[in-house]
Amino acid sequence: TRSTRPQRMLKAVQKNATKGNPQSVISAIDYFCKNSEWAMNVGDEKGSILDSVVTEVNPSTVLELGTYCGYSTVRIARLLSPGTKLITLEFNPAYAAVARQIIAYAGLQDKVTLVEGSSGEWIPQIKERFGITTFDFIFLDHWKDQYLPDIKLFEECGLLRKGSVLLADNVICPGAPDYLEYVRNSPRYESRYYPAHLEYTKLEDGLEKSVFLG
Ligand SMILES: Cc1ncnc2c1ncn2[C@@H]1O[C@H](/C=C/CNC(=O)c2cc(-c3ccc(F)cc3)cc(O)c2O)[C@@H](O)[C@H]1O
Ligand SMILES: [Mg+2]
Repeated sequence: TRSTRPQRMLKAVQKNATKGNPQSVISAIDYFCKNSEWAMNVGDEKGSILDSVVTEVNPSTVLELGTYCGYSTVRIARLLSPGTKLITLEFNPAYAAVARQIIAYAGLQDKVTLVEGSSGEWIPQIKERFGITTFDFIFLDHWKDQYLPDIKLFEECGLLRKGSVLLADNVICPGAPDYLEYVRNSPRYESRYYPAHLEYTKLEDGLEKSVFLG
């Protein structure tokens, strides 16, 4: 049967990137998406903003919602301090399988815990299963209608502390209007929009950074 787009993306990484070199994996995926097939990775423009926020926060505890093929997982993991691991949640086993291979090709498997399952099911278990009290940094890039229920779940589960940073992709395209309204109007968050473009296109999109105020 015909291969899937994530499988073709993995082949492009294995062909064009250097094993153990995260930057070459990032570049190979961006090249594939610009020249062969568009895919919903955060991309190079928004990815640079992601990099700058991760570097600024220098987090000890990190969560990503929506691994997909692992592009942003690699972008984040390559910037973490030695000994720091990130947890990434992905409920599609086929995507998770590709992501594991892309993360391993980048040599970052020891910095990543990929959990196969849904955020709604796993967020309430994180404290006990991973011994984490709160997250310093959370990247939201899963189904856009899940952003709002999941941020409320973080609050209910006590997973945020004063200063926790949440960064959400696609707040314009495809859009997460209910999430935006919540973080921009809640007195418990300080929010800022980073304008950019939808990955690999000229369409408007951007990232919303929200700091939990406690
Ligand atoms: C509750 C739960 N738990 C665990 N994993 C979960 C989960 N909900 C979804 N996932 C996983 O995360 C990824 C899903 C990502 C959804 N992202 C987008 O839909 C997206 C779309 C575009 C886009 C923009 C313009 C267009 F014309 C077409 C598409 C751009 C993007 O950047 C996107 O992120 C995918 O791997 C899915 O299995
Ligand atoms: Mg996205």
